[in-house]
Amino acid sequence: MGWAGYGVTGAASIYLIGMTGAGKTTVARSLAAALRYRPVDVDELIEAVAGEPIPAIFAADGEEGFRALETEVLGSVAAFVKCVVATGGGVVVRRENWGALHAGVVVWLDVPVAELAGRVGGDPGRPLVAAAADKPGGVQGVLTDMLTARGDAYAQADVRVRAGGGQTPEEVALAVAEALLTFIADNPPRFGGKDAAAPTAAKGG
Ligand SMILES: Nc1ncnc2c1ncn2[C@@H]1O[C@H](COP(=O)(O)OP(=O)(O)OP(=O)(O)O)[C@@H](O)[C@H]1O
Ligand SMILES: O=C(O)C1=C[C@@H](O)[C@@H](O)[C@H](O)C1
Ligand SMILES: [Mg+2]
Repeated sequence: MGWAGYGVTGAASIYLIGMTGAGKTTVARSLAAALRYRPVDVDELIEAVAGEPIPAIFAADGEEGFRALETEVLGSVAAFVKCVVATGGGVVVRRENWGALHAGVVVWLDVPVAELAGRVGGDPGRPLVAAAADKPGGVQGVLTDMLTARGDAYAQADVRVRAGGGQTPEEVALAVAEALLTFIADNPPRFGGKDAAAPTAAKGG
């Protein structure tokens, strides 16, 4: 792609947030390759740290146990720069996670529920979706409730990218890169653009 190799965010990492199935993992790989950033997947790191897959963590420690691990892993990721970080769908619910997310620029991949349901319905690897089999509204009902509960949190992202409608992951990655360029042009002080405030020398005492 023509934009490969651009350091679009300076040193800052890019954090992809959004509903389960929105394509965070898939798009992070594509975007990282195109930008020559490092791809990082928080769910994969959690599984590596725990030594077991996510459904087993939920089964052993419940959602609370999983969330605690997620916060820990996310916090350690925040130390790194120039990464494209795919987060888990529920990372936005804990207020303390936002300190780590704001180490970089936060992008919401916003995909309609019907499309999400088609992608992740029946997937045993996503315990909250798998549990939908026993609920009256099924997968669409569970995802709709989830979006209602989390929508305000996703909306706190720096950048929102509508990522449904049959776009390929590569097309979504390009849309993210373009949206980032606009966001950074509009927010130069935060990302070291030409109008950024010069660092002030620390005053000795
Ligand atoms: N743009 C796309 N078009 C069609 N299918 C897609 C697209 N992006 C991802 N997918 C598919 O949807 C499924 C979910 O994608 P992915 O695992 O990247 O979602 P996620 O946001 O990381 O979900 P989670 O929060 O559960 O980790 C995968 O099977 C993936 O191949
Ligand atoms: O939406 C969610 O709460 C989740 C999404 C996945 O990425 C995993 O983090 C896990 O399955 C929970
Ligand atoms: Mg994922």
